[in-house]
Amino acid sequence: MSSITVATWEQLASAFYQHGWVWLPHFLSPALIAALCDDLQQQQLRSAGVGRQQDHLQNQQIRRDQTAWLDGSSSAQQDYLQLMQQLQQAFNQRFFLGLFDYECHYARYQQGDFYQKHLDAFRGRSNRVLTTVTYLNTPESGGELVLYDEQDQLLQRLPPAAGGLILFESERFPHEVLPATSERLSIAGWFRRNNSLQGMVDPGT
Ligand SMILES: O=C(O)CCC(=O)C(=O)O
Ligand SMILES: [Fe+2]
Repeated sequence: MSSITVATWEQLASAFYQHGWVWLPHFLSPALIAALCDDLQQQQLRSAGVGRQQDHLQNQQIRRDQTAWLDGSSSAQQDYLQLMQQLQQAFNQRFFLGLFDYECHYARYQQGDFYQKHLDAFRGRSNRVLTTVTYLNTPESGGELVLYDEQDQLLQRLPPAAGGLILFESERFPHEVLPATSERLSIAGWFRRNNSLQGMVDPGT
């Protein structure tokens, strides 16, 4: 089980406060990375959907990864979810974000797989507040995460690295995954806020 020091939460929170996003290498311990990789191999990954009403063919133009939701049914998943719960508490204490829920899925990008530029949440239409992505392996090349600002200017090009965490405000930063040149493994997740959405459909995956 990874244990995160108070200093790490402080570092994470202050960078996030300044920029709305933060990259933290070595967020996951090598032991947790290994356990999650083993766990991922047990999962039935499926082609990811985008929204709920689009058809599969259309989705394939937008994203090609395969995903499986974490449900806490293994100790690796429980450890991961517990870590994210700590993150939730740390952020709620500092920012009063009212985060109440976290959902996440494993994602596997194989050679040529990508995810076109998108936002994870649309203002007023989703309760996704914070996006997290942690990486479970370090591909030699390809599969970079590219982050843009609100004016669509390039902010950062991040090569995925095992154990790293990227955290960003879901509504603010368009981003894309460039084509993978070899297997790329990650966990993408979203903290949600309970802002009354009666009758509205969450546009998430
Ligand atoms: O894997 C990544 O780096 C980002 C994935 C992503 O943008 C998503 O699943 O919404
Ligand atoms: Fe995304």
